[in-house]
Amino acid sequence: MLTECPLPSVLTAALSALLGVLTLLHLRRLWLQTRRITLQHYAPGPPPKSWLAGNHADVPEHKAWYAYTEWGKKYGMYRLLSLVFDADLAIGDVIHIRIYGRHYLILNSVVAATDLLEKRARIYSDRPPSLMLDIKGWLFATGFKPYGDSWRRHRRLLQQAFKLDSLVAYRPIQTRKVNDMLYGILTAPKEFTSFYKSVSAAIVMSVMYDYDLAPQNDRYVSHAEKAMAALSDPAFSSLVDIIPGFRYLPAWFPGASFRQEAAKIRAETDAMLEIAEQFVKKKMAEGHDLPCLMTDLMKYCKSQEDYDILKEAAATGYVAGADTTSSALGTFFYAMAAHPHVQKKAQEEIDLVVGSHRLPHWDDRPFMPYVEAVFREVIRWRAITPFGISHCTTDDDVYRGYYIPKGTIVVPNIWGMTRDEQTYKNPEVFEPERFLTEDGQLNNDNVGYTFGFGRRICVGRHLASSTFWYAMANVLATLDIAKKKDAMGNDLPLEVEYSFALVSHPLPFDCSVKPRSQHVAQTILDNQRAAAEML
Ligand code: HEM
Repeated sequence: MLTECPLPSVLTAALSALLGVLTLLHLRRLWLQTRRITLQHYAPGPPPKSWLAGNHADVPEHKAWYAYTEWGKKYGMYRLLSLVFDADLAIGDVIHIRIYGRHYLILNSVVAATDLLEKRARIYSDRPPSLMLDIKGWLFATGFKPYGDSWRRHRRLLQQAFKLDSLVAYRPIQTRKVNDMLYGILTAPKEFTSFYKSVSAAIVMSVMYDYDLAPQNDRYVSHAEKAMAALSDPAFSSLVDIIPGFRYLPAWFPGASFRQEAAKIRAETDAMLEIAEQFVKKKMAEGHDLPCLMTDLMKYCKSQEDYDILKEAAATGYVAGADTTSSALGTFFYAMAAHPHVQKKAQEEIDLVVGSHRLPHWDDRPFMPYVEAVFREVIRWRAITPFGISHCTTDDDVYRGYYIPKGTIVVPNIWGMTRDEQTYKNPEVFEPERFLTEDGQLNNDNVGYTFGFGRRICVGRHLASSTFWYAMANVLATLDIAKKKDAMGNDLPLEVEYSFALVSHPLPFDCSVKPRSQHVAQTILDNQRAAAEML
């Protein structure tokens, strides 16, 4: 007969004791911080509900950006003024909360975000440390790297690849992939979601690795999607970040099941990093000269470290670029189906500038202000990264008289900025005209804040802008998007829900997509045939 082994219970007792000690030490640190907190003058915000957890219970688990925007109205610095003068000044663009001893500063206006994240970039360019992201293998990504040497090297490399002048070189890839998308939608209109979703991913993979994504079930995409589950919590405030000692608990320990989940994600992240690299190495060994960033830069790598930086920065391109641009395209399809008068006006402008013998090209962009206004309104109406990516301070600071301690997590509430009623009247309404002057010219608001701020501003913003604009203009030129109809020919209602991860995108929805004419359908087919012959 088997005797029961006492080891697990001894281990559990020892680990419980260790955990008890770690928790006590942590509580002591929190107590000291809380004492300091009460002596300082922080920005306004909701009063903490508990001594230990602070505002933890105030922050909704999902879509917290709504709550942050509301707090701005409730606790804003102008609140008092608005009560005294009965004026509409209740804007709180700087809000402070505390969660388990961590300070958070929420920035609800472009002015405050620019003042701090750009003008004081020297001390506002770090990222919050996240043990959970580390365990899941995500600290390879440029966007999550601490403000230091490794980040600088990543940034230099990506900036070089995606600066405005470098983009002309990617146009043939963008043209081919956008035509693939139009051809896909033309031949299988019901699948329009999968085609708009894959176009940005296909462009980034081609630019980075000369890797042609499979239309469906691509191995790289499958690993990347699973790895990106790590980013489903935009605040990255897991238990292990609150009590770092939890990191060392074995997965079987009560409350430590997150380790199994984290291990699975890490395996997917590692696989994602490996696949593209192996693809490039194999092709090179076979004697192919791949025209892509990875092979261009590989020849300058002098050490394993150089090579690792290149490999990580290239992989960041996919994770940062694919989902974001496809979210914009998803919102564009939704907005056009829901607002046929906007679609018609944009199509009329394109027809006027481009004519009917060709499709829109980048050089047409400056001559189509209304299409540009649609572009801006799409990225304002449904923020792609509602929280941006949090920054973190590396020194104490004071802003408008408020104390901001070193280590504060600074959250640019981009969603809140898109809802600023001083700038955007009726912000919920989809209205491209808000970006036009009375004589039909574009105003100065290019919604650049959707790409973040300061030294950490999105490195792929020019590529994203040109891919999205080109795809959007070509869809408008060739397809009619509309709501589905019932048997009586009436429009069916269209309400689209959005996901609430770091990148928020429209959940699958249905609409009708048809070619505008037989002539444009033929142009798409001809372009596709010509591209196939060139391969
Ligand atoms: C519409 C599409 C996109 C949007 C809305 C977007 C938005 C953002 C935002 C808000 C940030 C954080 C900035 C900050 O910390 O203040 C960011 C960072 C970043 N983005 Fe984008 N992005 C898009 C497309 C792309 C593309 C296509 C690429 C690359 C191919 C890219 C690469 C990056 C990288 C590498 C970072 C990290 C920068 C750093 O931490 O230094 N993004 N992006």
